[in-house]
Amino acid sequence: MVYDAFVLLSFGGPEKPDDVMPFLRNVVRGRGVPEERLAAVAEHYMHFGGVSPINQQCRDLLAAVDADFETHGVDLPTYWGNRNWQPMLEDTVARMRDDGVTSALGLATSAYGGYSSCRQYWEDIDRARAAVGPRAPRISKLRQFWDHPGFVGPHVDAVQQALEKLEPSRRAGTRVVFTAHSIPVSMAQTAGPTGGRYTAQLAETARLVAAAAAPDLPYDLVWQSRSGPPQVPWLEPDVNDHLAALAEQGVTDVVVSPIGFVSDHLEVLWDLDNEALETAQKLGLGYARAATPNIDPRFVTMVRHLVEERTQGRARERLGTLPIWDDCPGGCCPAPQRR
Ligand SMILES: CC1=C(CCC(=O)O)c2cc3nc(cc4[nH]c(cc5[nH]c(cc1n2)c(C)c5CCC(=O)O)c(CCC(=O)O)c4C)C(CCC(=O)O)=C3C
Ligand SMILES: [Fe+2]
Repeated sequence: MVYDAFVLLSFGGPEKPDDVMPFLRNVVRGRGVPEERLAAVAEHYMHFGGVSPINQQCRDLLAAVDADFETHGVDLPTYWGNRNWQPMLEDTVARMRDDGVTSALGLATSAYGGYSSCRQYWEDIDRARAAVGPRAPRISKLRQFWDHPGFVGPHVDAVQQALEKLEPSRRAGTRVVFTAHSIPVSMAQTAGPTGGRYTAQLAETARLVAAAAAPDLPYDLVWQSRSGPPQVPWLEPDVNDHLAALAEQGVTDVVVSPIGFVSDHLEVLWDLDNEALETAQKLGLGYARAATPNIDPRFVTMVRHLVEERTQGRARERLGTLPIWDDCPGGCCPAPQRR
């Protein structure tokens, strides 16, 4: 297969106060998220002036990828389109068509399988191509990268740097707490061709990061940023409840590492740096939050290496053992029931 472009696929976020509600309505269309939850989340965005950092983080990543392609002779123009906010993928795909692109490789800003993290990006591609019509370029999504050294490595260093911010004499009472976005339990059960892929991949990433960053410390994997109606079960425990349980058990300090994410976007800045920090302070726990990859050079190089797996047969680099594939098996990670 010959490819003639690269496209970054992301979530999108508001860039001014007036964007916040229309953005949120795009995110939750048809999903039965209660109005109260939307209002609360709108407040989180307003706390940052109505600007999510995620779009700028995408611009920064794309610029870094572009520069790295240039340095290493990867001759692909780069594009970026979002699921929920401008630049919307539909508009990007139209621009790609106008530029004469016929077949692109796409990288989603999520390392994992599951509906929200993987299948929904395939749906975004299908919807955008259908909107653009017959001459829309084909887009093939690059593989999940949960155990790639270019993703794991930056998380390892970040956990070590966070540990250095804590009081060394209290290391014996320190716990590493990995977090990822909670999803409905039913979505977790149907993630991947045989189910459970999102949680299994996160458990693998947590194991790999912990083993390299702090083999002497115990660690846990917990969940953050729950959405949805209260009667629908989502993955638990929530990070805040978990911190309370740890304090109860005599843990003195925590490093919180959001391995579920590739950049320090709003779910990290609000749900961890604000809410979880406040929880830790109330409990008297020492607290340090580890960074996400953002534009760590190893992460940028990973993007090129994933492209080269598809264009030059570069060998897959990986640290884990779970099954891996380029094109997701049809029918895996089905969409949840619409309301
Ligand atoms: C698995 C997963 C990821 C990680 C994979 C990936 O990155 O793709 C992720 C990322 C993100 N989630 C984000 C924001 C939101 N997610 C929401 C709602 C939801 N997330 C879900 C799952 C995930 N979400 C689900 C199952 C829902 C319920 C509604 C639905 O089924 O769609 C809502 C609605 C309000 C609420 O929180 O209730 C918001 C505002 C932002 C942007 C942050 C910024 O602006 O900087 C990012 C990167
Ligand atoms: Fe989300």
